[in-house]
Amino acid sequence: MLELKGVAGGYGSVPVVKNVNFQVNAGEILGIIGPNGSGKSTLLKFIYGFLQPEKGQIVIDDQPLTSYSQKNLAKKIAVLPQQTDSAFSYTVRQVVELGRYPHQTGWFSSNSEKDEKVVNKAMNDTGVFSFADQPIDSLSGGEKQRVLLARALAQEPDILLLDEPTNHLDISYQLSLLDTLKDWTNSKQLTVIAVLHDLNMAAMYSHRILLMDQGQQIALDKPSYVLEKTVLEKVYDAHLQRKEHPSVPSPLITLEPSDRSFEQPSDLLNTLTFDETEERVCISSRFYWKTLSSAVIGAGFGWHRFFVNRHVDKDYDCDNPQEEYGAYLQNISLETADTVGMMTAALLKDGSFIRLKDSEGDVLVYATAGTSNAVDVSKAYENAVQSFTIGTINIWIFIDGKLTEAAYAQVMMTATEAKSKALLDHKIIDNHTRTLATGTSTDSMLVAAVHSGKEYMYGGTASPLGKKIGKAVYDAVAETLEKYNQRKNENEEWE
Ligand SMILES: Nc1ncnc2c1ncn2[C@@H]1O[C@H](COP(=O)(O)OP(=O)(O)OP(=O)(O)O)[C@@H](O)[C@H]1O
Repeated sequence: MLELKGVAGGYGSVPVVKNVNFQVNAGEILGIIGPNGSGKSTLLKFIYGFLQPEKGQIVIDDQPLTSYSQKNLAKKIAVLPQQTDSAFSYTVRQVVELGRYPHQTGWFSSNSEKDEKVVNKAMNDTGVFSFADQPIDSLSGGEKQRVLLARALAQEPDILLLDEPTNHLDISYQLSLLDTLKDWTNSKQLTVIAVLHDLNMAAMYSHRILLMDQGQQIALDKPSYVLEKTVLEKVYDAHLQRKEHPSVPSPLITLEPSDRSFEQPSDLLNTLTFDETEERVCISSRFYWKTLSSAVIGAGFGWHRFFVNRHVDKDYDCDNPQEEYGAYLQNISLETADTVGMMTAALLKDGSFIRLKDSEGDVLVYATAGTSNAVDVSKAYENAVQSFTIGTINIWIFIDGKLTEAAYAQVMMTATEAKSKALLDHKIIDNHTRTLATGTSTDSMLVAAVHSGKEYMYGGTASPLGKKIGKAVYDAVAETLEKYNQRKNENEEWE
């Protein structure tokens, strides 16, 4: 429906836009991204006929743009420009009514019933109806932006061009504006071309993204193909990371400061402090560790500097352990957001610390083990009723170094295998199946690494890091099981 063929041009003799080619279909949202001065606004100006390209052609519904009268073009295309200062103090309603101009005939034609209906709907959709009779000058930047969007919508265009539409909007209105646009592309087959600076908004809402740099079209494709780390770092001259959005299938770009003043000292394991009581083991650090865990508090990936293994009674039962544990941490003056918190019914004095340090690396493993809920994973499906009491083997792995996400996953795998081997060697039995157990039903694990120093790509058993973790976890779990068994044999108090 809209096509640009070899479009180039700018202001005077300098070509600001160079050879842009694309086609946008009805109902599509095309996001345009690129650094300041890359020609995004100039490109929009070509599309709404404000500037003439020096080369190439713009075609709308099979007709060259140049063949449209201004009024007919305004029925096709509406624009929400970057900056707009109105010279006159119109009311909000009057501004929105201006959008009906292309649909009216004669200079002084009054608004028809349809005009009024469309204007009211546009004001409703953009949330400005309540200011209808206020002068536009009396509104905030974000409110003005929404009035101008209402005016563009009142035009009932086929194509809506937006230049940084979310500029003055708070996050709620950014989302609501883009949600509304998406909705209109579905329900009215509206085509949207939007210049967006926020790469994540562009990724979430655009069907395709056009990346511009120095007037050139660098890429045009689905967000997940265009938003590549190396390309973006080069174009924007910035450090960034590409992740995946946690809840929608779209890339997530996060920025990194170029000043690395938060770098940590070497020998980080030596800076950990240990506080052990019967009730809890707390490891603290002055520095934040990047953690991956299945803990009650701080599960998933996060940044933490307090690590708490809390002893609870064997019949601990709570509907909302996160809330209960949060209150517990508050009581001992620890911030939940800074803490990884696990629970165990095992006696903490049976816990085991193993540190392996050599020229290849430095890791510390801490383990506690209660095995009353021991499970043979290959037969767990046979137990209709699974036990969720706090039996639990808790394993913490601290690594002095920087891990890739793949390495975090591999370290978890290596450590799980090492734990299972320790249980097999100690002939721990699943009480339901009477077969050898591979873990317990509520085991938890933490992998904590720093964000400086030695970089580990891998953590599997083929890697030096994996070998070290395999041994340290095996030894730590074995040692804690032996302490537990010893007391059990001595008929002391045990879990
Ligand atoms: N009216 C103008 N006269 C002369 N040069 C202009 C004019 N408007 C823009 N330019 C120049 O054209 C180039 C591209 O500007 P444009 O506004 O299209 O970039 P942009 O990608 O939209 O930038 P931004 O992200 O900062 O809005 C810049 O070098 C700018 O200085």
